[in-house]
Amino acid sequence: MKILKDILYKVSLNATIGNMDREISEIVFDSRKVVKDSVFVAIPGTLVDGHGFILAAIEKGAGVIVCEILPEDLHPEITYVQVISAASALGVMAANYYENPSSKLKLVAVTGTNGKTTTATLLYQLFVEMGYEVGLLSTVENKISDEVIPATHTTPDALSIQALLARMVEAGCTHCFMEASSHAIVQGRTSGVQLSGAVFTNISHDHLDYHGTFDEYIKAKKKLFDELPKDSFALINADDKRGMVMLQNTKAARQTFGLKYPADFKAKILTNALEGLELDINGKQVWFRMIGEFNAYNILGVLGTAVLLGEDEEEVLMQLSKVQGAQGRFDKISIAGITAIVDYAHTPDALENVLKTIQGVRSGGEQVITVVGCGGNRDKTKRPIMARIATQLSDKVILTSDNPRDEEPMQILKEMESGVNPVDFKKTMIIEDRREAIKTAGIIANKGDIILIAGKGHETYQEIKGVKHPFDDREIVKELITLLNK
Ligand SMILES: CC(=O)N[C@H]1[C@@H](OP(=O)(O)OP(=O)(O)OC[C@H]2O[C@@H](n3ccc(=O)[nH]c3=O)[C@H](O)[C@@H]2O)O[C@H](CO)[C@@H](O)[C@@H]1O[C@H](C)C(=O)N[C@@H](C)C(=O)N[C@H](CCC(=O)O)C(=O)O
Ligand SMILES: Nc1ncnc2c1ncn2[C@@H]1O[C@H](COP(=O)(O)OP(=O)(O)OP(=O)(O)O)[C@@H](O)[C@H]1O
Ligand SMILES: N[C@H](CCC[C@H](N)C(=O)O)C(=O)O
Ligand SMILES: [Mg+2]
Repeated sequence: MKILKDILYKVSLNATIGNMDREISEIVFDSRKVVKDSVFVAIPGTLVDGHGFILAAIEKGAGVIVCEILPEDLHPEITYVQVISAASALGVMAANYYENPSSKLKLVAVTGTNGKTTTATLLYQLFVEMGYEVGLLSTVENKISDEVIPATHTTPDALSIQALLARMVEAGCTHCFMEASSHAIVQGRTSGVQLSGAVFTNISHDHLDYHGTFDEYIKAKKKLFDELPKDSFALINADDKRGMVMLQNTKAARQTFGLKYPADFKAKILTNALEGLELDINGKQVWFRMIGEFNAYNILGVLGTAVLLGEDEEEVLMQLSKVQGAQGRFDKISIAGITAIVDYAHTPDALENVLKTIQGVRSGGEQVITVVGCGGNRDKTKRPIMARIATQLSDKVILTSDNPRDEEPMQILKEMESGVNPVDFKKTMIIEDRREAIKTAGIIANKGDIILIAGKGHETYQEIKGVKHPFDDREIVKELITLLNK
């Protein structure tokens, strides 16, 4: 059992009513999960306001209510804690409840539109290679050393973050690398973590449905850097137009990486091939398994982070050249002379980068066939842009479904099609069923051709109207190309 006033340490309080020395069992922010003597934190959400569930929480046995607005009718046996921001309070309370696990290991957060999973996973793999026990919080999976804990979000909720960090500390982890999504930063999911550093990969078009404007999206990312402590580092991509903005108000040590502009961690691309990347870093020539210029940036972010955490650059480069990166990112599957590439590119910038990389490494006469869709219940404005990019940079394009969620799949596809230039209509097909779309790409491909299957990467489901149907691009591509027996 914990004492309420201890878990409120460092929480910005407005008012308290009732016994602050009472024992509490758990902290919850969903009334449906309330247990006896728990603390219910009422959070104003995106869909509903948690304040509307205060009574339900009390009826289920909550002993303490943490809220921004006090209810009119107060129960004499309940303790009420009024805070400025319930979401931020949740993070700080969770950190206190789990005895501040992030102060017991080196925790680095990675933010940016693209490259978070890749960077965090490379860091995890690198530090494992270097002999450490490491934790990872990522879109693909959460890890405590070798143990895999399935991920539901890119960044877990504030309570889960602290619970996972506590388990990492218990398992002897000395480092943890985590993704910080813009949703998570705005929602205060990261508010209780003590960071040793943060990395900014890049920012481009995404999530405007949630943030409203690009400026708000930039502000969300910047908040992570604004809140870094003095003894940490802020490592940013100097070649990204918004990189320096991230550093404007930070107290952390400012560090940069890049390929073009002057930077603390710099590289030159010597070879960019389907086999990997050869980089010149401080006069050392090193091969890496990752492909494409964008991965040169990810590698530099990883190198910079490791060096800033006190690792030796030579050793880092040696170990980094061995690692593979995250699954579902530029996964090559070669079957019967056709190269299929499964990639999680689900933003305009990522799609453009991957297609430009493919164009850059192709040997000549082969066709590039792209299969791509856009998610439902997500930023609609990226749909026509992604379809235009796909058609401009491919020989044939099949527009298809990618987690339509609650939307009509054909409506999403029409919105995508509206971005295609009329001259590109003849190379564009619409096939709503993703399995059929991949199959068709297999049928029209000839030996030597490259098929890019974009948007889902590691995902193992297709979400349609609230149901997640098993679906894995990598499995389907293997099945179908074998079936076609080319
Ligand atoms: C839009 C969004 O991000 N919503 C997230 C947010 O939920 P919310 O606060 O909006 O929830 P809400 O339904 O409005 O409810 C408000 C409050 O009332 C409570 N409630 C609700 C019902 C009830 O009966 N009782 C009750 O107490 C809820 O627990 C909540 O505390 O906080 C929840 C807990 O952390 C998240 O699970 C939820 O993620 C939803 C499911 C989601 O799909 N999020 C995606 C968009 C997301 O976060 N994606 C990013 C990655 C994006 C990227 O960078 O690519 C991620 O980090 O995964
Ligand atoms: N540094 C980068 N710059 C631009 N594009 C990138 C970069 N790294 C990866 N990509 C592209 O973006 C896709 C997604 O990469 P990754 O999963 O690492 O990003 P993410 O930021 O974790 O995405 P999410 O927001 O969904 O968690 C990759 O499959 C690749 O196509
Ligand atoms: N983290 C991203 C993932 C998008 C992946 C794509 N397959 C989709 O479902 O839109 C999001 O939640 O917007
Ligand atoms: Mg990710």
